[in-house]
Amino acid sequence: MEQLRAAARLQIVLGHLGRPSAGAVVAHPTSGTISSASFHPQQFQYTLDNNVLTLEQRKFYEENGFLVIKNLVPDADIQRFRNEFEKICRKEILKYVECFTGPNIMAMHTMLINKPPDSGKKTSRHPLHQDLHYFPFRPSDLIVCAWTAMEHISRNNGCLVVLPGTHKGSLKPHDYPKWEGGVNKMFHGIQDYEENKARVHLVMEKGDTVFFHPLLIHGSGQNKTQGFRKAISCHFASADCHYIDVKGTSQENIEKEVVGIAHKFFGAENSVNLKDIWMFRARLVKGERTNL
Ligand SMILES: O=C(O)CCC(=O)C(=O)O
Ligand SMILES: [Fe+2]
Repeated sequence: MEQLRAAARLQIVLGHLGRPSAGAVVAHPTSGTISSASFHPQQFQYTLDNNVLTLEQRKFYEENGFLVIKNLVPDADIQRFRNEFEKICRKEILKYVECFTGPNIMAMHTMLINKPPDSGKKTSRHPLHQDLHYFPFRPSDLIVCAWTAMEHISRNNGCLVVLPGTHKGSLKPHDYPKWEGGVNKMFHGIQDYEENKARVHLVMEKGDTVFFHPLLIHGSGQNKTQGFRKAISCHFASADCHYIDVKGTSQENIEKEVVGIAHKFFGAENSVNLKDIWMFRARLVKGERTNL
């Protein structure tokens, strides 16, 4: 954790160094008026040649380090985003989340799931799994997933499939499924579940939301349509949960994989563990950040 923060700090510090100072400039941010002398293309250092910016805009950015583009996002989009944002602020969904987590609520993991049309190799399936496999925090009963359909979702475009009652069991070992067509990175599945246990396919309409326990065994089927099937999911946990060390447990394999990715993409040091990564990602959405 400290290393991640230190690396971020270092980047910020380095970002301020090593570039020549532009000196004092009297500039108007939106008109592009600059007070400096002429530029030659070979002097461009901070902008790239790709025909999007006008010469004036490039010059302005080169000189001042910022550039305002008027009306870049259309009014209608801004209005939509504002409405959504205000809905989030009204915490409409959280009143349900609180029924499972209690009043101190952390958003641990948020996704817009864009399930692609199947390539014909059945790789758009999500193997049966328990989400707790990915989480180094407990108790599991204070964690819940909210999964919202963004369109009509049925067996045709790969709806969720759940094994009712399995939340009463324990966390099972997970690994990559042995699928012939290939597997998706980090999509681990349960290796030995009862094949003949009843499955329920959750057919949902746009806006329907299912809340489910992190031990509930679930997955999703092939997307047999040409469209990208969309859903929003967020895993919430009580801020009163605590982190656990997954070393020596069945979760060790996912820790290794996640830490490996953090190392590759962010250069995080080997001493970073699954807990550090979750602590960094977690966001308080209601109440107090007591633990997580
Ligand atoms: O939306 C899906 O296909 C299932 C997603 C899921 O179970 C997960 O991301 O853990
Ligand atoms: Fe899941």
